Amino acid sequence: MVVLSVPAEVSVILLDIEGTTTPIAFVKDILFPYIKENVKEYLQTHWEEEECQQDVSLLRKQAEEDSHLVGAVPIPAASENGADDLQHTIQAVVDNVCWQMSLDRKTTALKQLQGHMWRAAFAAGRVKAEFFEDVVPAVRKWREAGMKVYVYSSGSVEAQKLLFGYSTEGDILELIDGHFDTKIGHKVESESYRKIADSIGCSTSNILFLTDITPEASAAEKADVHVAVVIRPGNAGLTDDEKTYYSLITSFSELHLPSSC
Ligand SMILES: CSCCC(=O)C(=O)COP(=O)(O)O
Ligand SMILES: [Mg+2]
Repeated sequence: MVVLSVPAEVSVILLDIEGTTTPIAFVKDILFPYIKENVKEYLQTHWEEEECQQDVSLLRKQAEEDSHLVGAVPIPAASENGADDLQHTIQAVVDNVCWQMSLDRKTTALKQLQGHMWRAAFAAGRVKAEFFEDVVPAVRKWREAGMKVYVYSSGSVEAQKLLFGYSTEGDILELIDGHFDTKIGHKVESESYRKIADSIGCSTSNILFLTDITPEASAAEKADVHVAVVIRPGNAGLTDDEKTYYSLITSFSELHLPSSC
């Protein structure tokens, strides 16, 4: 078995979700279709609620920022001109969400709405999160060895907690010391990793970040974070240069902690 030694200064393991702890297929074939199939009904049912209105405001603000992009879908300001006007606004939100999802955009606005929509599906047992089989045993082992384990995903913190709270392995939320999403910054920006280290109360060099996406690994590395790129079934391929440059693992069991034999 391939073994990757974790540097002695590492005391925090920071995990990406999609393509790292969890198959991309679970996100693309189960979570995302749920949004596309239910977004219109969700908006119609929850429109008057404050949380839904906040989600729509954030999406509208994002739509204004995106107005220069080809294919961008504007969301008109809600007026009080009756039911037809409301249906028109809801349809614009639906179209905007579908447009963003067609590009797999990771905007905070989209991710916030998705997290709120998945809540009902997870709580009702209609969806259970999937983790690669090596993930939970490895995380338990790291924690027994004194490591802290955090998650950093483009999925909202609320969505992350749903995944770990309602999984095929049961409620494993207690295995995670804390969660970060794009509210701290985007995953391809080095500053995000500095802010995460500040928030945890450690140095960036105390963190090992595991991700499937090389631009994320590169941003983390520029902030002095240790990185390993995770190869999983269904992930995008790496170039030969990337394969040579990055430390690669195909299972969390390949990580060897300094104290473990
Ligand atoms: C955390 S929940 C769903 C996954 C998701 O929406 C997503 O964008 C995953 O992004 P990641 O940063 O974990 O690759
Ligand atoms: Mg990922």
